[in-house]
Amino acid sequence: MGGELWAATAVLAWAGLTAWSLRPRPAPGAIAEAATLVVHASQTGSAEALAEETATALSATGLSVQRLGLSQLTPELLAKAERLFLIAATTGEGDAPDEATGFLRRLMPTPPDLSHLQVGVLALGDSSYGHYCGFGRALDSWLARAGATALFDRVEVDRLDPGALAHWRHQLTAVTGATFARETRSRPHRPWRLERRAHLNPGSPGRPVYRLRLRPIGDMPDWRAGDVAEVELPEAVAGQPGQLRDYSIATVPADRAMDLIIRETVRPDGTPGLASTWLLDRCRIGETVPLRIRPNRTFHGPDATGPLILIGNGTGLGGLVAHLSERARAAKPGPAWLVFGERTAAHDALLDQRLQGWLASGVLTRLDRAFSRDKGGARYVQDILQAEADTVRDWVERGATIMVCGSLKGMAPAVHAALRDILDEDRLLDLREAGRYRRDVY
Ligand SMILES: Cc1cc2nc3c(=O)[nH]c(=O)nc-3n(C[C@H](O)[C@H](O)[C@H](O)COP(=O)(O)O)c2cc1C
Repeated sequence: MGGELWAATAVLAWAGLTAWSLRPRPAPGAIAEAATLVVHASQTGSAEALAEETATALSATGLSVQRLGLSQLTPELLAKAERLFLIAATTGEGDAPDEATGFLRRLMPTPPDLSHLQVGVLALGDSSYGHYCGFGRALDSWLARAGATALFDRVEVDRLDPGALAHWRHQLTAVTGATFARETRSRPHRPWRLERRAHLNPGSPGRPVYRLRLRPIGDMPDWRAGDVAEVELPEAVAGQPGQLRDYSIATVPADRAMDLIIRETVRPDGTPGLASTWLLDRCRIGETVPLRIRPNRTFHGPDATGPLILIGNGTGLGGLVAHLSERARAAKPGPAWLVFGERTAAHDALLDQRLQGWLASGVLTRLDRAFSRDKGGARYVQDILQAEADTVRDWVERGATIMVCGSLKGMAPAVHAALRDILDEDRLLDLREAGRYRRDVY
């Protein structure tokens, strides 16, 4: 963040602080219900975790705080609230997270009068994308158009930069007096031992994919299918402390191990990716990997008895098989259909043994794979969906949830377009809003 912006922010923070301290502070308990709203729009859980931290810290000051997802925000709640802290991630290419769909449809087009409301916005993003913090910025201008008063300048956070997050906490402290417990500043990483590393696609025309098996030192922590492992790179590898990399977790705690499916990456300048080089090459078996688990609610599965369509490609298979593993433990798992895409049947049928086992036991009802480099022409997951359009509609009619995991470029937009064709735009929006169309794409 540039010095100029810091300076501007400091002035605004001061203005905000002054405005705040001039307002009569009601005694705790006398505050109107949910005078303070802490609202998140999260795709992979970071914004939600920060909202939880924020709500906890504000509640501890005696404020009456309600934490909710953006789509649960109603004009009535906004009318009654005195202040709003909004924490919003950006996904896709400058898009709103899926959990914001209801808000986008109902409130975004016509801002209500919010001239009574004081607001603070935290925008999470990644500056390597074209539309940096696009959705947080859009919300910020929506609030301004609605007449809301900014308590401080919007705080933008690039790849969860600890300095920018400290700035957000500092602003909150300045305007509310909230304090942040040390442990909430950064949930600690725990050491996990690298137990095994298996090359999953020898001979593939694509870059190597590995399955890493990790075990915690100490107790097995709890997590759910869909959650994310944040690996902290050693300073010696990353050149600076606190560099994190996210990976979908491919197992559930009942598997007694954490598997991550990781592909060797190459940076745009042709040099190997830091994290994948470390995890796939340098880190020796038996060494420890600092890791913490981030709950990723938007990619948790539906009730295990409901039908499930899993769609993905490449390492996205990791995020999908965790759901099958979770269902394998359910008393009566509902039908599950996996549609998976890779390059060649001979070398890229990743985790085939496991998938065949689940087919045999009935955890997986149906498996369709599309290979793009096999003889007979390129075939992709969207082609399977189109060819099976009636089946897709039938599963959705019977209540199926659709979960997509894998490439943001290519696969996710093509799958989205195919589903829109098959189900129509409105139906797909309804599913997205109802949590029956969930995506974890990267
Ligand atoms: C698939 C994907 C697309 C993203 N697109 C953007 C983007 O267009 N602009 C941006 O600033 N950040 C983008 N990001 C970065 C996220 O906003 C950032 O990682 C944020 O911390 C995620 O918060 P969440 O875990 O609450 O979803 C993207 C991240 C992912 C995984």
